[in-house]
Amino acid sequence: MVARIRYEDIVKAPKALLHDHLDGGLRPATIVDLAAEVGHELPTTDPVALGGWFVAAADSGSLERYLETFAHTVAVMQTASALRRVARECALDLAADGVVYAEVRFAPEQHLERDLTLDEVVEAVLAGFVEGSALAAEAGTPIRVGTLLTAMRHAARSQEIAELAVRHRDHGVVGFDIAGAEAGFPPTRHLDAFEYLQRENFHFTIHAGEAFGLPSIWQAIQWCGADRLGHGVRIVDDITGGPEPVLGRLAAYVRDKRIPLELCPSSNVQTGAVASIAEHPIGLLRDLRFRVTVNTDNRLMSGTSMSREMALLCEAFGYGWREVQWFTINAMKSAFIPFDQRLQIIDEVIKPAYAKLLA
Ligand SMILES: O=c1[nH]cnc2c1ncn2[C@H]1C[C@H](O)[C@@H](CO)O1
Ligand SMILES: [Zn+2]
Repeated sequence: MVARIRYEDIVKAPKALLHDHLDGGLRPATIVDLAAEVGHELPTTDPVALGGWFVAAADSGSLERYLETFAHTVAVMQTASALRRVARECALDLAADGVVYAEVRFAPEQHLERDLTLDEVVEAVLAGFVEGSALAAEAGTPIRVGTLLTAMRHAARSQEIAELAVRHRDHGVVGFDIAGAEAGFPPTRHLDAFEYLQRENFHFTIHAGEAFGLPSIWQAIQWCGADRLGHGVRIVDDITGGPEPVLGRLAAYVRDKRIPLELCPSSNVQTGAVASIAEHPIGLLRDLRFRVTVNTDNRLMSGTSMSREMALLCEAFGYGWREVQWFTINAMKSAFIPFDQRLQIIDEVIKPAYAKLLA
């Protein structure tokens, strides 16, 4: 057991985040403002109560019911100015929490209810991230934000979204993803999109192994060619526990190939994928040296932050700075930006800060 680390020190320590949804991280007060502008009815217009409502409603034990709460965030993200504001605030909030590198994802196809085109949606979000990052640097908390474009797995627009991502690859879009209800919507439905992205030498992650188990992970990796797994927590179903855990062929492949797992502890508890933080397989997966990363998934729906996720793990598993650094470097190594840029953040930002914390 290591000496407990203070929450405010976790906030100050540099962290890297690979799995965070733009439409799952709005400030409650912003939702209230934007809803008033467009006449969208909310469960409550008190920002504090609204924040509580999201956490309680998402705390449902089912991914499908958890996802229903996004109706209220997506509804207020239908204009260029709203998208830009939400992205700007997202960059600022992450930076204030000590996140130095973030990949934030959203599904452009969900923001076409007014009169925006897919390209305009992406341009508004990218502009918001640029603004937010500039303001964060001025505030002394620099952050780099990369964008992932998500296609919804129940819909049929993945090829179009993949092409959109490639079109914006030199302007801040660093990868592609699919999300939404997992059961009944295997990733192989979107094989054309994944094959296209591979031909374009582009990067992608796939939500897999969250609400559904090994077949989904196997398809994501062996059929679709995913670079990373969004969640991937159910890979433990292929590991026999006990004092000497035994890895099945798929688990061994994931570990051997160093395929990053974008684990999201609080989100998993809310959707019922895992019973509690203390029972989260992250402990086992870390002990077995999988390429584990720690993520927020949806800060609004989980009432969380990157620092809070780290703190919960420190509390539950007795982790200290060594483990927080390990998760952070794992995430940075697994980022979709070019290798030299990842290395620069590791060598110039992450390692020097943790060297001080570990001293
Ligand atoms: O954890 C998740 N699993 C599957 N889909 C998700 C998760 N979190 C958010 N989403 C969905 C709802 C959002 O509207 C969409 C794009 O961000 O992605
Ligand atoms: Zn997610």
